Amino acid sequence: MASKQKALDVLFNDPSISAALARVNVFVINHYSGGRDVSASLIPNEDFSAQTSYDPLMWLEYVHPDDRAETEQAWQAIVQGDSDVFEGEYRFLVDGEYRWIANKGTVINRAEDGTPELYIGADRDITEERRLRDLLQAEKERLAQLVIKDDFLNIPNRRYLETKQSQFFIADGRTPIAVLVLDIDNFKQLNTDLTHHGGDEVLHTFVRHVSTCLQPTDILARYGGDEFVLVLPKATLDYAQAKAQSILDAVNSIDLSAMGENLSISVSIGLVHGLPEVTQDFWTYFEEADAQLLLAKELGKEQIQSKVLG
Ligand SMILES: Nc1nc2c(ncn2[C@@H]2O[C@H](COP(=O)(O)OP(=O)(O)OP(=O)(O)O)[C@@H](O)[C@H]2O)c(=O)[nH]1
Repeated sequence: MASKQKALDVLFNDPSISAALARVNVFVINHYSGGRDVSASLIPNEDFSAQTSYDPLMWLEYVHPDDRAETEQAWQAIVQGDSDVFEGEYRFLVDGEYRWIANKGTVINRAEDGTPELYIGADRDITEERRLRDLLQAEKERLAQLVIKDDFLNIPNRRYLETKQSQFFIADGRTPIAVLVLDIDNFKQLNTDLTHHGGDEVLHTFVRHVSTCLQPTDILARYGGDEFVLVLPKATLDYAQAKAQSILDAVNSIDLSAMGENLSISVSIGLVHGLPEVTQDFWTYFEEADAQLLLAKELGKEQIQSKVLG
């Protein structure tokens, strides 16, 4: 104990040792009776350093109010002897501005009543690191959105259907769903009449008109080319059939006369409705709806073919 105290006296009385430790972000809290000190560290600002006595909870006043409760809880565990190791990330007021600090430390020695006498820790300014981490996270989220979106038509794409089906396909045998596959009729011919660029414009117009028939919970995705999938989570059969009819009508009402003479557009729709079982997945429904679409095409296009899955 005496030699420990002596070592601490050297540490606190020799500013070069304390400063050297501070250079590698290490600080020491000496709480032995008679020596209530905190060695130099990155944390203390001028105001903090001017404190003449050491209060083990005082530094928490410098922690950002939003981070304080969590930080205080972790620090109280140290003070009360529930834990010897402290670890936290929080914003700390340093010379008038909040900086993000990562702080980790451990109690080296406790008094008989359990209060910490000697604590050694390391703190590090991670403001820039956090900024870069947040930027990276935002960029990751942006890329994740891009991957599941058709950036030409600005609606979800096939990958969305593949990766997000757990969000809309509930296979518990009692939650209804309708899956519709929509395909523009004779689009190849429209492309020929209007050029590929004109065909692109028609695709945009098609999506705009279909979208006027949708509720926020309806999911319209581009499967590829001129084929689209419409998922109606929790829809009744009546709702799904009425929706399909309204889309058929909305597409029929598209006026292409400004683009050329005798041009018209229609859509064929395959519709499947049911209560998915655990043995089924979204693609079970998609394939059935696609088969219904094929039937609609074979029967003359511009129509809806439906099937209820048992
Ligand atoms: N303009 C344009 N055309 C596309 C795009 N993607 C696919 N296509 C074309 O869309 C056409 C799709 O034709 P199909 O669906 O196979 O045939 P269809 O003429 O629509 O005939 P049915 O489906 O039987 O009514 C093809 O000619 C593709 O080249 C796109 O992004 N823009």
